[in-house]
Amino acid sequence: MAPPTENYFLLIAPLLLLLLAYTSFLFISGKSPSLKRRRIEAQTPPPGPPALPIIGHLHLVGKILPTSFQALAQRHGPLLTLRLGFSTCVLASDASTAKQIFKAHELNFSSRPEFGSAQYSIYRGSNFAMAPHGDYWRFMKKLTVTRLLSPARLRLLAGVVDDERVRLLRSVAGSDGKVCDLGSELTAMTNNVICRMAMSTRCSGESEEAERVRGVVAECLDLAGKLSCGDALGPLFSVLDFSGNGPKLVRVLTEFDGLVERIIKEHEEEEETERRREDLLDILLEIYNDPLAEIRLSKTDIKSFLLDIFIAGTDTTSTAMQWAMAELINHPAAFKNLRDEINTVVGPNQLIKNSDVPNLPYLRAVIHETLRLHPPAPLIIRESADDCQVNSFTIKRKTRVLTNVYAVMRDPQSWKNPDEFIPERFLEDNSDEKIEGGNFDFRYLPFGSGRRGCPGASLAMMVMHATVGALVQCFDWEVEDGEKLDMRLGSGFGGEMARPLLCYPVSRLSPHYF
Ligand code: HEM
Repeated sequence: MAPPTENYFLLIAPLLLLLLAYTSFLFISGKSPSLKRRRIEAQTPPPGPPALPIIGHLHLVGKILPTSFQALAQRHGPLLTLRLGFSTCVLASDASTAKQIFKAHELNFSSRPEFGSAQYSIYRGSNFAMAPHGDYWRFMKKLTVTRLLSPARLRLLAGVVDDERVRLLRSVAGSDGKVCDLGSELTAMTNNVICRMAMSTRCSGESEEAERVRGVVAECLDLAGKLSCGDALGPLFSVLDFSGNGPKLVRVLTEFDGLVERIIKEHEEEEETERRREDLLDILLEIYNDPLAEIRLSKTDIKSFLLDIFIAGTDTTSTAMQWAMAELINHPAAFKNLRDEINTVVGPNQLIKNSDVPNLPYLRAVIHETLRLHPPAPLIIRESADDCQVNSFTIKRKTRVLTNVYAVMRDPQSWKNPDEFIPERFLEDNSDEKIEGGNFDFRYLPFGSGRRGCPGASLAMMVMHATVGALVQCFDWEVEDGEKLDMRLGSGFGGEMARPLLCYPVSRLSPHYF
């Protein structure tokens, strides 16, 4: 793997002087993290590469975190301690270590840590996806799995997915023979699916309010990411926050709060007139009004939950579909196999439906293989509740543990030709059952695992199968000058493509079919 050309060391160089002064102060006042650690640690923590004073391992970390962490693991082992400035984490990078974290010590690793951005969150304490393991998280998870995203609700939502998919196909058909920003089209679609399912409003087209919800959520994500990177620079950096991102985040969250507050009010007024829509907000309001509910939800809890769903559900699903289409366009033989399968099973003159998916093994294999190579959430973050032994090393309580599922799912010990796009590998040995039954013994983890695993996986699969299948069925795809699409991974924590997915659709099915 090539060494990172641009790395965090360069990005933070101007701040090192300040950090030096801060560390000197800690040292003089006897609070040096390394001295303190030496005093309290009798057992051996996971090893790490040689570290520099103050910055620790920051100089070893490139801008693209999953590949950079993968390269470190290849050199130094599957369980590593990394010190990134003032923040320490343990990095797990193979299936057997992941199994220890997600299975053997599952309960111990069932919390997530708080990040630097949390102090600016107006929903602090109401957050679900990043909540510590406890009564509130347990209640919200049960509610999500048994009602909000239950199989019965997904069946009701299938109509919304179909409707938004048809809008997407019509919009793409509008670019027939011209360049199409397929990535933006897919993100608009997933936003609309989540917006309609959550509060019966669309994010593009008719409603300006909903369009703003979409913009605000994107800004929140961006600012929270920047603030959390600031974690590495220590508590002094958080207090000073030179970038002003903290107050910006408060402003954006307050705007989201106002928008959703108005949508809640509309729902409550319609509730009085008994015009029920039965979206997620209706269910949440029903629990809010239930005096016998196990936990009394506040309106802040409801707004925070909706924000979580937007953040966790939109870009992830869109990113996965972008990678799937890019792989298929770059692999004409796989594209043809999929087109032939759809033509045989569905027929040439009707649009693929969700009910066709059980009869389309190659389509399911394409989606599985895409998620293996390009997990939209490549770094899963947990926190230890107590000291525990993993691979004979001690992970202390309250340690942040990152499982690099990108590395796990490209590990040559676990996968043959791990960097190749080979959907056929998921046609062998009842792959679907193996995935459902135990994540291929922790070699396959795109949705995480255990009690903290993704509750939106079935919804995401439903959207991805129906949409990728239809895009292959309805269009041929060309790329500028017959080139291959650029498959580089973008920078940061996420799993997005580095470049926008621009390609040329050529309609082969009359829009009359959709
Ligand atoms: C391809 C699409 C998606 C991928 C790859 C994905 C992946 C993940 C991963 C890796 C986690 C962390 C799991 C762990 O810690 O073990 C997660 C958590 C979560 N996801 Fe997804 N996700 C996707 C779509 C969705 C959708 C559509 C929704 C909801 C509409 C959703 C809602 C959530 C929530 C609420 C959590 C936090 C669960 C908890 O902490 O208990 N995700 N997702």
